[in-house]
Amino acid sequence: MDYNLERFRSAQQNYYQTALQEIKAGQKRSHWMWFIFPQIAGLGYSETARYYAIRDMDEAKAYMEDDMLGQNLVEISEALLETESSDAQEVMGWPDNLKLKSSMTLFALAKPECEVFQKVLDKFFHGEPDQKTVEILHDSSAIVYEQKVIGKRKDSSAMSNTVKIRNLILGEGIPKICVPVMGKERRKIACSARNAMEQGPDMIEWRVDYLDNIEDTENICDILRELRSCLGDTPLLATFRTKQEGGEKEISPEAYAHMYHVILKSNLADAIDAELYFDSETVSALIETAHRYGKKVILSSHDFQKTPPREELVNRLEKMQELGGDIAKVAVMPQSSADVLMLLAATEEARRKLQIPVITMSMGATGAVSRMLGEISGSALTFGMAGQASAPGQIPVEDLRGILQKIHFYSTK
Ligand SMILES: O=C1C[C@@](O)(C(=O)O)C[C@@H](O)[C@@H]1O
Repeated sequence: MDYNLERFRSAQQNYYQTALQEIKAGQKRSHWMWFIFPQIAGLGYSETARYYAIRDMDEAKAYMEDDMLGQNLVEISEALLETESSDAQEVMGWPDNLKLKSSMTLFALAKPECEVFQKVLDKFFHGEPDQKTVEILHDSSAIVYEQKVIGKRKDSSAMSNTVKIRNLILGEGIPKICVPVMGKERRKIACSARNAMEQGPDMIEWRVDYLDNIEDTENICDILRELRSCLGDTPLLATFRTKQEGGEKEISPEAYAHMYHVILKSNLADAIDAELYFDSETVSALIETAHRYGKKVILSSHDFQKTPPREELVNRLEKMQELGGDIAKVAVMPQSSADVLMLLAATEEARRKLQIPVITMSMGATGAVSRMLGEISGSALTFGMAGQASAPGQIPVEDLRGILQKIHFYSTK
């Protein structure tokens, strides 16, 4: 079987020595993770991650049999055993600490007689393997997994366009109602959440970008704990909407990644919103991390000025699915009623073409009707307000619920 190991050999010719020197100096500094510590297919969604993914156990074995690749992996893994720090995040950075764990798990299983890989797991991860890698390898081959996880999305007949978050099923029946809660500080957020919960929403969105100090990660965890106890089993979506897409604050890719990592690690939110057009490496890594934590990702795109053409809207939603999003969302601003109808038509088309749930809305008063028509257009969820709106055109939850129920009643009679 030809596994095209040449892709690793040529990349390593240019980067291996740099990588080794960085590890010897105690810290990874540049970008080479994919082809120096490859991982099994099904974990990474970026183009680069997919290109360098190892297809199955046989490819991992062939990798180890290759003189150059096998020796380099052993050598750099041995260098890891020499680092002073045994904190994987300190040495590799995030999310490469997670990738190191999956790579070492893969090669420890592919070549158990080579003890260095297990030793790296012992030193950095208390000897624990990466569970996702083990699961993937337990299937007869990684290809089967790829077909199950990614490929099946291409086979629309095999999928039902639904996603389950806690006990909520998105993508069937009456569109679900999500209520955003906002506030600059903890007390205001908790108050806003209690108020929202009185309306019996299907989901709560915490708009993290409204928070005064997003660097204070302890505060973020305290707020999440408070929200969790207020929400009971209602799913919690955490969203940082960037200024470019209509949110409250600008944020660097590093801070965005760090904030979401804190949220995912806390295990208190059920899903995160990541913007399709934010830094692509950061977003791919976030999707991967969220999935490792068993959380869902809504990939989103917002245009507060206009409504792009139908084809572009559908393409955007398709791209979100391709990147590994669990749910695809676009919010756009209409300049006319025709724009609203176009958004609805694009939603209907995407709903047919995609294998994940789609959420769309046309904002402002002109677009308000789009927030009620999800059952017809195929939009799985709609944002309703309880008090303060987080975007123009949102309808109070009480009204929204009544309208959604009536539409359901008369369209399924
Ligand atoms: O993405 C969205 C949709 C939204 O912008 C709306 O138009 O309802 C409201 C936001 O809070 C949410 O994150």
